[in-house]
Amino acid sequence: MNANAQRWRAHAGPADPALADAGAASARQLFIDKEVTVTDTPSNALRISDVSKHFASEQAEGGVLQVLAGIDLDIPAGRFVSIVGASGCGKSTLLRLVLGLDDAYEGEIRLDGRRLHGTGPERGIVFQDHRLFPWLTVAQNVEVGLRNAPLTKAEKRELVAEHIALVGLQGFEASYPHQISGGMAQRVAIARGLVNRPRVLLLDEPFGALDALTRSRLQIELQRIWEREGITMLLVTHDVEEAVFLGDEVVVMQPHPGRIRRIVDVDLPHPRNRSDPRFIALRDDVMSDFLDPAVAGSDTARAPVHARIPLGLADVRMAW
Ligand SMILES: Nc1ncnc2c1ncn2[C@@H]1O[C@H](COP(=O)(O)OP(=O)(O)OP(=O)(O)O)[C@@H](O)[C@H]1O
Repeated sequence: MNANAQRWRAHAGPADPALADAGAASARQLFIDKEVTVTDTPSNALRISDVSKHFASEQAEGGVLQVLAGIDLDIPAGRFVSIVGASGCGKSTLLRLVLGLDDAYEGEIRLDGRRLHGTGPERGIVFQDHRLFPWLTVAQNVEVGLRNAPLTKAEKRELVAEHIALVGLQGFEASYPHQISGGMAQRVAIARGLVNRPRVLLLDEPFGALDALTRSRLQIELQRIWEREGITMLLVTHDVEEAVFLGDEVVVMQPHPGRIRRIVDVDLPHPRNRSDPRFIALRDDVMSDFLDPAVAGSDTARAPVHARIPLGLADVRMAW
């Protein structure tokens, strides 16, 4: 990899800390989002402090709907954090705030000590629907993630090829989205989210639209990528088993307004064995929260999400 591409990697948070040191000064100068201000010493963490969010809403009392209340999360670099909670408890809203799509909130969000405003290349996103451009090939869709990167065409090609390999899609570079499966399209979306080498990858129900087998394969793939790349990951999911399979910790939210009920540490080595009694116990522990109406919520417009309920009702499927 040439010097410019190395510097780009260094900017965004390289797997190799030596690259970060080598490129840090120029990276800050070149790539730090102009809207990001350094007001703190770097802490190598995503820090969400006392974040609350309100929306104007005609349906809400007083015309204002509080969606998030006092969210505090301190996420060390390289950690995998899963967020679960009933539909409507504000999970996607929280991700949007971290991504910088919406700056109208109370509290603050910092990354490596820098207060975040607006979007920036140090944060990548993968949505439930892959959002690929149908008129672009797999390689071109991944390259979209580098659209603002000050790299040459050849450097971009190099990074794109590297990330297509990372998600196991060599040979499909020239395919169009309609020529690949849903699981492959989601791999492309992951490659696009990672191609900038972000410090944090935000994942909003990334496997929610996939069949169970593909979903389980991609969970294993994502875990492998996370271990290899060492990127902080913040995953929103309705699937408690997925949350426990991937997360170092599982944040359980409850609605009205959305807040953190508790954080469960998943102190099991990766890759996790879903039939390990300790895994099952943790999964069931998190699931048991959803038997509490305060967590399950009463949103009538709920998405049809499912989970297995423990307490002798194994495999009973409940929508919340
Ligand atoms: N732009 C908006 N204006 C008004 N209300 C909004 C807006 N965006 C979201 N909301 C409301 O905020 C609440 C939280 O929505 P959000 O999508 O963050 O929940 P969620 O936990 O991600 O739900 P799901 O699991 O179904 O995706 C919902 O009641 C939603 O209707």
